[in-house]
Amino acid sequence: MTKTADPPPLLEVRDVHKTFTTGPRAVRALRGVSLSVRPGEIVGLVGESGSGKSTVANLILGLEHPDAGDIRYQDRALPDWLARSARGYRGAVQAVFQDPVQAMDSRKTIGWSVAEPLVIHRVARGAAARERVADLLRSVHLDPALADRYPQQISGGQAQRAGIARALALEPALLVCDEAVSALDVSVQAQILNLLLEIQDRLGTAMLFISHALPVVRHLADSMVVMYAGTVVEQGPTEAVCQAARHPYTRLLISSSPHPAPDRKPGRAATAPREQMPVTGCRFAPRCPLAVDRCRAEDPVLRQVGTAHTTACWRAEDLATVTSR
Ligand SMILES: Nc1ncnc2c1ncn2[C@@H]1O[C@H](COP(=O)(O)OP(=O)(O)OP(=O)(O)O)[C@@H](O)[C@H]1O
Repeated sequence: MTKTADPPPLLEVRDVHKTFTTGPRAVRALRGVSLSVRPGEIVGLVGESGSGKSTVANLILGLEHPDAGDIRYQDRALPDWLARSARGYRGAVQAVFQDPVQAMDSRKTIGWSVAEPLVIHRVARGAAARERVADLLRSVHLDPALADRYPQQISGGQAQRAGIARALALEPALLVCDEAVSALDVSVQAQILNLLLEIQDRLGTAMLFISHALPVVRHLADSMVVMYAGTVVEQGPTEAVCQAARHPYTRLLISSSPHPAPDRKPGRAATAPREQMPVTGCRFAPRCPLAVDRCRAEDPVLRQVGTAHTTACWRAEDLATVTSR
């Protein structure tokens, strides 16, 4: 409705496919995934283990390449960015990973790790870099004195803050956060989530926030994308999806989530055995209480069920009569 008023997407993932082949085994990790992130928007990507979330992240970060489909940043294709201005792209799109200690060099100080992108991108060095590191550490509410410590000498929460400071060093427009709070205690998770919200507010940084935990995504994201077995099954504004989910899988994630604290891992408990995955029809059908013959025969396509809210379920209208929370 207000399409013309919306800013163009910063990032677009369009109908992306990815199969991993290891020996005789082929895993279709992504089967036509599309999503977009607008400037300053936090998009949550949620789904259980193995649904393909990290593959989406790795494709966006240029660590893997799609078999088909496009990834576009500022309306320019990713291969073009990587061929002509890889540095510009890597500065603009930064990552925050699950294990910040592993993401940093254990032989180098926190200050060195936070400064590294500045030095590589020739933004600052020497005293200027040290000053910028102190500012960055302050901006994530860390004492600048921590710059002299090593990753293994600080707490998990402090390390993740340092990881975020490092990711912010080049003033990215987009942060790809892959399970960025999953390894942290619940109270620390909440602090990091609030820090990310503060960063969005203060710097206007957009984020693709990946998590298997729906409550975490709900706390943070403006809009959310629900993935199941390599496909997007539902997407839309976060509260519209959470309050009126139209896909039984989204309903399952909501009902198996603790409320409101993001401390359990419902996705992991709900993982489907691979051998049960059907080849045709809806991949969720074997687990779906509402599945009918059509679900087993025909792939559901994403269709609109509300303003900017889409779902890929043949039974979406029947679910509309049952409220979620
Ligand atoms: N490099 C790879 N080689 C082979 N298979 C892979 C590779 N990367 C991912 N896969 C497979 O692709 C599927 C999707 O994996 P992916 O890591 O993207 O899921 P995920 O939703 O991020 O799960 P998790 O939270 O457990 O990482 C899984 O079956 C996984 O085993």
